[in-house]
Amino acid sequence: MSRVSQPWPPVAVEPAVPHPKAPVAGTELGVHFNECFGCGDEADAGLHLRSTVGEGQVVHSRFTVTAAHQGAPGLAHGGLLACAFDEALGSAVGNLMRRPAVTGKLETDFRRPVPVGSTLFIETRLDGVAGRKIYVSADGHLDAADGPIAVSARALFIVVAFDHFSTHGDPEALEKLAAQHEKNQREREERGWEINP
Ligand SMILES: CCCCCCCC/C=C\CCCCCCCC(=O)SCCNC(=O)CCNC(=O)[C@H](O)C(C)(C)COP(=O)(O)OP(=O)(O)OC[C@H]1O[C@@H](n2cnc3c(N)ncnc32)[C@H](O)[C@@H]1OP(=O)(O)O
Repeated sequence: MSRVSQPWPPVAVEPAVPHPKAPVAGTELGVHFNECFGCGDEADAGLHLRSTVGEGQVVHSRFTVTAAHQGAPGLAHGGLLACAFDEALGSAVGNLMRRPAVTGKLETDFRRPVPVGSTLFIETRLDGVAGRKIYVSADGHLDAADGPIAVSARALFIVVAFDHFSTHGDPEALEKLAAQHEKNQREREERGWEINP
């Protein structure tokens, strides 16, 4: 069976231009919501994914596979790997574009097994924008930033109004998320002062 996928992005796009206030290269992105399964500190069995802004329109994320993430014995569950990519791709969209967006479509190619104890180094890039549609893709390298690619993903995020989250989600949790976002911003600014007094 051929592994050749459809052209990407699948429609004509404009370049994805990061927001003028997007965090600069080298910035460690904080947890966006403590209870998030992808990155939250309070999600015990979660992925605890951590991300740093790279050069260009790139975000680097890391995630270590634990026994809580198994499908087959000793191997990461494929759906869980897809979750890690949803988080990494969403983090790149949210932090670089600074627009509220949700995953509309997520496609994954599983190329190598990912054992418990290994770390995936996920490199996400912004591929383009067409109206409310933001196209992103990522490669997950096994155990090193230049390790073999174990999983690749492509996704379409759709920009939504903020009331998407208050209408369909939990308004109280949304307040926590906003507070966390402000805390992250403050901490970054404080770190910025230390570097550039
Ligand atoms: C100041 C800001 C600061 C921000 C700072 C942020 C810091 C940190 C940030 C962030 C970290 C976040 C990390 C989290 C990562 C995880 C993310 C998730 O898991 S999200 C949960 C899973 N996804 C859902 O629950 C969506 C459920 N679906 C929906 O709600 C709707 O279907 C929605 C909103 C996606 C679209 O509905 P409609 O009614 O608004 O719009 P329609 O017209 O249907 O679609 C718009 C365009 O998109 C295309 N489209 C939509 N879905 C498509 C699909 N599946 N495939 C292809 N095209 C699709 C349509 O064909 C249309 O295209 P045409 O404009 O006509 O060209």
